[in-house]
Amino acid sequence: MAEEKRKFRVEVCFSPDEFDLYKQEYSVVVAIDVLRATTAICTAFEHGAEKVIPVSTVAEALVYKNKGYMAGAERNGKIVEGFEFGNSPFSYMGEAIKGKTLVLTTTNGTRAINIAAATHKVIIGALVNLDAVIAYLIDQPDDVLLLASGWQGKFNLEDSICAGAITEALLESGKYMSDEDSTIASLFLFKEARVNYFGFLKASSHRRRLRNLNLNEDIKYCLTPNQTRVIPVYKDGALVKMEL
Ligand SMILES: O=C(O)[C@H](CS(=O)(=O)O)OP(=O)(O)O
Repeated sequence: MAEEKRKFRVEVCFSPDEFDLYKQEYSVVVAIDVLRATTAICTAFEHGAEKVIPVSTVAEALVYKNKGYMAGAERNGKIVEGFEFGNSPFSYMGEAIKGKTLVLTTTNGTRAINIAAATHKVIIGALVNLDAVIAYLIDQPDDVLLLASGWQGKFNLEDSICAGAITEALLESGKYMSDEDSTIASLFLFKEARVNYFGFLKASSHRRRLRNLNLNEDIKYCLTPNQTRVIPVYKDGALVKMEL
């Protein structure tokens, strides 16, 4: 009798601060920061960036900047003084980006990427590359942890919804299973939000924070799914475009 194939596991971790609790059980991590780091990173690759080096501190970004790298730094939604750009996906479009190695530090997203990349294979997920990430994970199934970047260690809605969207498709593929509460919760949130992410997230803390900084256009862009097929992957200290 043919041996039944095992199903792979998918689980959601709601904050990088909880990563240690989950990491033993998974081989691949999808780092998600819809507002706005992972959206900006996908956008940079869509516009021809060669590499993105995610660094956790402004001091590290400054070292690269002083060496002549294009470096972006953002804290609490604002561009850090001394840098020309921060976290807006609109800064990562156009000719200036083509062929460049960029350096980026952000409040939540680059921190989550670096925490996971210290021990795991990391790919970058956002709503803008949602279907590409789903297709990759279905094609190359593995035990996968969806890591929400959250906000300063706390839960956030938009990353959890994105994780729910990925989870639903993976479970429907028949190749994955999950009976974890975090996964079920993200699925519930996604099912509520899917008809109108923008409306659903109206009251969210992150959206409110960015709206107060007049970043409504950024929010709309970040919440518009499937604008690229690019999947950035962490390799030797930098994110590069995955060759499929
Ligand atoms: O600029 C962003 O989108 C956020 C800043 S904050 O957390 O809303 O203050 O940073 P990110 O690392 O992209 O979550």
